[in-house]
Amino acid sequence: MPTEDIRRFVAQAARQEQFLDVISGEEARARFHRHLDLTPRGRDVVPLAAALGRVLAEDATAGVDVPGFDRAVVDGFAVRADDTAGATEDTPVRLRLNAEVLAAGRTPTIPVAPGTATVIATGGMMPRGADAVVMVEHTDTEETGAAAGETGLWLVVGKAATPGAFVAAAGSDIGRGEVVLRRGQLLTSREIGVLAAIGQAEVTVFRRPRVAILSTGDELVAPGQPIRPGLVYDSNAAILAAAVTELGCEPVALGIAADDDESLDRLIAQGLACDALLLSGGTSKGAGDRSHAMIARLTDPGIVAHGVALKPGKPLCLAVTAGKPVVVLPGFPTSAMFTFHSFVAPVLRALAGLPPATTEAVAATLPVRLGSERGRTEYVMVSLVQGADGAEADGLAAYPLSKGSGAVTAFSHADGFLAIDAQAEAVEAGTPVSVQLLGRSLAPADLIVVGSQCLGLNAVLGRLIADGMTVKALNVGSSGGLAAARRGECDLAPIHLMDAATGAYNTPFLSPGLELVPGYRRMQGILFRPGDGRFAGKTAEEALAGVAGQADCILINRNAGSGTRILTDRLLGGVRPTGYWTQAKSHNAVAVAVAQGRADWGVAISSAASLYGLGFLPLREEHYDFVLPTSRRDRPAVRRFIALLESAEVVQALREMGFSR
Ligand SMILES: Nc1nc2c(c(=O)[nH]1)N[C@H]1C(S)=C(S)[C@@H](COP(=O)(O)OP(=O)(O)OC[C@H]3O[C@@H](n4cnc5c(N)ncnc54)[C@H](O)[C@@H]3O)O[C@H]1N2
Ligand code: MOO
Repeated sequence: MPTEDIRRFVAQAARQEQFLDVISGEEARARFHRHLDLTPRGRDVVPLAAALGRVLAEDATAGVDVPGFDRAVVDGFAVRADDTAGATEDTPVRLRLNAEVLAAGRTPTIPVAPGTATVIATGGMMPRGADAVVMVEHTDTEETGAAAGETGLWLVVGKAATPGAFVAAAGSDIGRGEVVLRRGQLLTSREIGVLAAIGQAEVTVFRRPRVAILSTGDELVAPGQPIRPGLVYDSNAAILAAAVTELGCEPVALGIAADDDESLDRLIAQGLACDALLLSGGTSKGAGDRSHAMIARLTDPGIVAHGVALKPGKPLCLAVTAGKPVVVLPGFPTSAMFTFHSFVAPVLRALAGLPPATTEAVAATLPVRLGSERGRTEYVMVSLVQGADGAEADGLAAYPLSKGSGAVTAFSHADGFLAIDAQAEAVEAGTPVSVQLLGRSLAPADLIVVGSQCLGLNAVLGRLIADGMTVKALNVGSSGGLAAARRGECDLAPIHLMDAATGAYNTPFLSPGLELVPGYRRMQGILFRPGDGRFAGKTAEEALAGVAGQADCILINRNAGSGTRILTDRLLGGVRPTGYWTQAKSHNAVAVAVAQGRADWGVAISSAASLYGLGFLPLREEHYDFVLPTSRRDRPAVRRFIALLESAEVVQALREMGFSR
């Protein structure tokens, strides 16, 4: 790239910070709302069959009673309760049967006179005179000679009926004139059933606001297209389209903006024809820089806020033009989702006619220390697990899902989030916190697994889930899992910790109240690109001896404290090859670095090598076991897990993945 271009890029990036005039979230929201018309965008009349997910624009008032008549709720006989007084199996009462059968849908013609009864089916209309139904199970019939106009049939009633027994009164479900659903109600299958029951074939709903969604960034690739290193799949567009739909709006996908002004101009114009326009990414560079420039041209009033003192969400840009919201969300998926839910969703709800969302918070304890950046209110996604019995704050522990703003999984794994004050530098472990729930109900899982994750473990958990059990698995590494087990926060903590002094795995780390469920072994070895003569065809020892002095043979190391790092250090015995200080946090990260040529070798498990088509020189087996708080041993899901682990099917599946039992 010519120096001139680099100079221009650096200058442009420096300018970015300047146009960010960072304000508080409340101030940004207030400015945004000041210019918006937060009322629904018109109405549609739709057939009931097309009403799912729409928002009711008018109260629905019942024009009929439901049920519309007194009806029997069992198969049996319509009687006068008085006539059955004192009836028992030993002293039954005899009633003359009327010459009529009241199937559902029939209008009765013969009143039930004293001493008589009429056959009636479930759903049948109660005849005049009758005030109760006797179940067929409590009766018998007898036949005598029939007089004129009679059936000659007698009902023998073996049980007394109380007035109103097995009769549903007219209007007992819905009364005529009753408002059954209110304006602003989101229509689900349940509400649609109510509308059908009052005979409504059409419904007046709010017009669905059309929300245009545009992703910007040269690195974005639509899902389904081939990808190469350096590019990412466009996840924001899919997330936003789904989130917009969940809010009763209609997403209009504009795709990924190409980096020329003309097509960007066209797409933005297309977006402005909708009720709202959402862009994501590039509030600073490349095509995004152009999109910001285009948004900056909007008037009436145009941009109202660019930069909020929130994390995630700092580069959020809010604009309004002629009453239409135009928002540029940060590109990082967690930032985009977070700012969408806190700034955009309330506006879309209003445009869609939905009432403000109700939020629910629960008290929990933070099990680990959390550092925070001063100056911005920081929101941290957390996963909640039930702590040890008798623990404080409802016994919930809030595990931070600290994957950073760039993660796409934080939201889907999170139960809620907590806020850290802009002035705080950290929140200490053990601090009580309030967790804002993300809406989903907090169903306790049958099995809570906190620790190191592994493909083999996933396979076992998958079978448990297929058996109908619910599992919550948090990836916090071996040491984090061990600490969680000590605090009694999990059923199982998968760990692979090597004792540096003895080389023994896992057992040395147990403390009173904890036991070890033997897991499986994973072969660790040296990963390299196939065909690399420095490794191919050699033993691990030969390869290590060879690369030790080669400055251009780069190692990708593991993070301090990991079992693999301890193993690597033991192997190197004090030698510090190039790359020693570069640390990857997982087996996969080591494999990717080698596969993409950022490093030439690293130590990881064999399954990572096969996943990325790399060469592998075996070193030694690592033990991957499960720490179990003894108090949780008898929980059904724990027992099932242990049984599964020992089953031939799982042993076979693990072997196929390169693990041994
Ligand atoms: N020097 C500074 N750098 C950054 C700052 C800062 O204050 N100083 N702020 C950081 C913050 S905070 C955020 S958030 C990000 C936001 O950047 P942009 O909104 O300009 O977004 P991009 O640079 O385009 O992308 C960031 C990241 O997200 C990926 N991305 C973008 N769009 C999508 C999409 N549709 N689907 C999936 N992923 C997407 C993109 O590839 C980048 O990896 O900036 C920090 N930098
Ligand atoms: O929005 Mo950014 O997340 O603050 O990283």
